[in-house]
Amino acid sequence: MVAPPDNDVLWARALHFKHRDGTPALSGVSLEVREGEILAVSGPRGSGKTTLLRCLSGLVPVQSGEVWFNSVPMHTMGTLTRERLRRERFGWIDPAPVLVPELNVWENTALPLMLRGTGRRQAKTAALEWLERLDVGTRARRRPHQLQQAERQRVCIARALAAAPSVLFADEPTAPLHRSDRAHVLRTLTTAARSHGITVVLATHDPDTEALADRTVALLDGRRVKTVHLPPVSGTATTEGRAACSLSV
Ligand SMILES: Nc1ncnc2c1ncn2[C@@H]1O[C@H](COP(=O)(O)OP(=O)(O)OP(=O)(O)O)[C@@H](O)[C@H]1O
Repeated sequence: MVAPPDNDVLWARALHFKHRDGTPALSGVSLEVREGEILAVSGPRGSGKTTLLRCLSGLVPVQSGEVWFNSVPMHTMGTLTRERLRRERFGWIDPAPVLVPELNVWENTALPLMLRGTGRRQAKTAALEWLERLDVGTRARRRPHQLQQAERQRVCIARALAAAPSVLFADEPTAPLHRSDRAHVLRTLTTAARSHGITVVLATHDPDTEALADRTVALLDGRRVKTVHLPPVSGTATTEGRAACSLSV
């Protein structure tokens, strides 16, 4: 086992993943994420973006290959150690908002901090600050069901940032937002991440989202590819309607 370079916060090698029903989701993906970097993972639906983020974040154990976080091997960790690492160092944003229905908005936002041992008052202050930045400060005392879907997603983003993770994994984080709101919310997320030194790994199939990242890693059918744009050639059955081909890297 060779340790990764020091300046990579995440370092993955030859990741393979198959779902329980045998569906292959990753076939030998390797990548590195530098400290403070905003990395977009792009690709069409079903290309393996979510599965890659789940493996990198320790949400699912690696079946084959290696994942290192700050030069510590995650692929050899037991479940409890991995869960503690995730709780203390990682944040996660799902493509649809997931909140605790019994808690109000600020309590939901403060929850990851309180689970880590931060006092209620300090956690509430941080939660309220981030809710303001995400333009949902006025909803702080409401329950999730009293909010619109797009507002609930803003709360999830505030919750992820309030906990000041080392790495934030965001899986299509602006999917439930109106198109006109997406750029603003994404800019808030990326600006906050940059100013707080949070590394971001962002799954997306939206070119506007990719444009806000420092670098993009493209996936297709569970493999890393580099997309080569070719002019469409009309009139042939095999090339009609295709503007790009992908080369494995
Ligand atoms: N729970 C599951 N059981 C079986 N196959 C799955 C499961 N989840 C995903 N898959 C399959 O694994 C492959 C990779 O899926 P994944 O969700 O990682 O891709 P994705 O790029 O994130 O797609 P999307 O943009 O639709 O979320 C796809 O073929 C998908 O159909």
